[in-house]
Amino acid sequence: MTNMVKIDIISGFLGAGKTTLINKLLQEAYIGEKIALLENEFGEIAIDSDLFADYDIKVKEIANGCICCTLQGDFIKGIHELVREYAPDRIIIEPTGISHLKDTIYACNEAARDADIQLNCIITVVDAAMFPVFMDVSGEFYRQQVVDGRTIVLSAVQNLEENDDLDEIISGIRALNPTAPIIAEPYDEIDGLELLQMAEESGMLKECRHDHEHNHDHDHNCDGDHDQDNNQDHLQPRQDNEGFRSCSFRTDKVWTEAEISELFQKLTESSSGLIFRAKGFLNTESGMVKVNFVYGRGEIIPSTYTGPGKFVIIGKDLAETTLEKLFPGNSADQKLFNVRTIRS
Ligand SMILES: Nc1nc2c(ncn2[C@@H]2O[C@H](COP(=O)(O)OP(=O)(O)OP(=O)(O)O)[C@@H](O)[C@H]2O)c(=O)[nH]1
Repeated sequence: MTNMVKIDIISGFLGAGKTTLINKLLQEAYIGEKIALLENEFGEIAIDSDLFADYDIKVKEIANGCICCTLQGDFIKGIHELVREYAPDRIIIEPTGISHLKDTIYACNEAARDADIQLNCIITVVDAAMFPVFMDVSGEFYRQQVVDGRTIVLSAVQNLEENDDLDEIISGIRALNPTAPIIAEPYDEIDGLELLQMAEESGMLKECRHDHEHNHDHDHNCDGDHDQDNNQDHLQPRQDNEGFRSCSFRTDKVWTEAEISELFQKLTESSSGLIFRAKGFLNTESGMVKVNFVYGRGEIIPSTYTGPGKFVIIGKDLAETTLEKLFPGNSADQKLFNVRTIRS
């Protein structure tokens, strides 16, 4: 009998810390396993898959949309291809931050009809400090990701300010999801293997809470027990990304640190739109850097990435013309400069 391929879903809102957690699990928990990673990104330029170039794993990306609407077919096909061509022990799935977790679960169960795979962990990563803010400003799928997670992992706990109350944050999460274990240790202080084992234990629970009210017009179980109407409903493209848009840029400009800080400042200004997430690789005098921006918080990290500069901005009411001006293209090769907005 063939061994079942385990599927670990690492979900969470934009910038929650999914990629950071996957890195930790690769280094501390998935040792010795043959791992495949399925990356689903909302913007039309993929960024995250380049972050895993140093690992001996198979990375497949599904960009320019999300699993929960137009890409279910691509996603299911992607899982089947990984199983058939790579035969991994485990597939890690990182859905876009603006997707409905239950739809990713549904798509996995659909994929399981024709492949020896089994859902193993369903983790939702929640940035501890941002929880109260994002509950207010982000949208329904933020709440639903917390509701549907089988394990909640709090990220950036060490970044909490003195006046942030961790107990209050945990109670807020508990109110949405009364049963999932909540792991609230700073990433540095918890062993990845221990974290995985906890997530696997709660992932194994058959009980599934998909009977709550939500803004889909259907209910379903985790076990793939869907009637025909529900299938129809899910497999139709849905226009429900709640007004989120993305702009993607390629630029070969050489940036100074001061210019990147200025970029962060511009991304924070309301004249640019409501920007939740921006990320990319930019060239600087001292080499490529990975640039992370999460709702006003910016970070620059040296990177071994060697491709062209690229940058994705995700938010609502994006002022495209203003944003376009922040990414001057190289006049020697205008083709590298590219701006698009996708339809959600
Ligand atoms: N210090 C610290 N920083 C974190 C932690 N988790 C995430 N971050 C930072 O938050 C930013 C976003 O982290 P990612 O892991 O890229 O988040 P993501 O959920 O994959 O983001 P998307 O690309 O939007 O899917 C980065 O600047 C990280 O360094 C954490 O536990 N501790």
